[in-house]
Amino acid sequence: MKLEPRETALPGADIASAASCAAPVVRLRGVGKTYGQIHALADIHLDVQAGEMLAIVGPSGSGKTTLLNLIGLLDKPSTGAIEVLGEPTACLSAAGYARRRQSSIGFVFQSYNLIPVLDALDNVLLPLRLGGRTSAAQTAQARELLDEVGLDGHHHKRPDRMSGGQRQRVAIARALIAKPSLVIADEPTASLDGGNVHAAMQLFQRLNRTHSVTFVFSTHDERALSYMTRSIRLCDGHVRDGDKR
Ligand SMILES: Nc1ncnc2c1ncn2[C@@H]1O[C@H](COP(=O)(O)OP(=O)(O)OP(=O)(O)O)[C@@H](O)[C@H]1O
Repeated sequence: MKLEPRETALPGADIASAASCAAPVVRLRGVGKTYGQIHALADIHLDVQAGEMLAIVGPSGSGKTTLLNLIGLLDKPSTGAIEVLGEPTACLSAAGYARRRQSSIGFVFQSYNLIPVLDALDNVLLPLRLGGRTSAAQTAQARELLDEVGLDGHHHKRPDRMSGGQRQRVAIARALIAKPSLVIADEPTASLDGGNVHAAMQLFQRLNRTHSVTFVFSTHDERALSYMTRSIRLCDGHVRDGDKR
């Protein structure tokens, strides 16, 4: 794995190194983001390699969510260049950004963003339904994913009948249904208690290996870091030294 300067490899980096010859899943060069007078991010250089589980850590207000939004093509940078799967994004229209997002990137939001009136299966199928009708094969795939994340027997439960950990698992299955190359998870352990933190991270790690999906997380949670292949630390919108746990 090619480490960028100012970053630190973590246990498990061997998994990512095997895939490091290919173009990065995401490449940022000199990326900055300003909101009016606020410089949320400045001069970010980052390659996310296929197979990585990368943590973005840093204090509140350091720019973690802003960086996730740029990596996930939810927002455009003010300066610098972003490539996704080797393709520059600078010239993409809003529709082009959305298409690239839908085809390549899955999201696990902190509040899970499940639709309350839909059961687990229909929540997982939602990203496919937004693009048209779903096939029997896709429904079977959604069922398999729900089983894989430990929700066999819960396919027809609505979110309000599930625990927080179960809701998160539905959100993880939904993030994977369109077979993305990259999944972005914002503070995935923030609402979980101790046992569930490790269960969730073990699940992410298993999916990272079995589905060959690259994960980028933002986290404040030290317990989650041992599952990562790498972390970068943000401070006032700049990448500082890697994590020195
Ligand atoms: N839409 C916005 N408009 C104006 N300022 C913003 C906006 N989004 C973020 N900021 C500012 O950019 C900086 C970085 O915010 P960001 O949310 O990325 O930090 P963070 O590290 O994710 O924080 P937290 O851990 O509290 O979620 C902060 O100063 C924040 O106030």
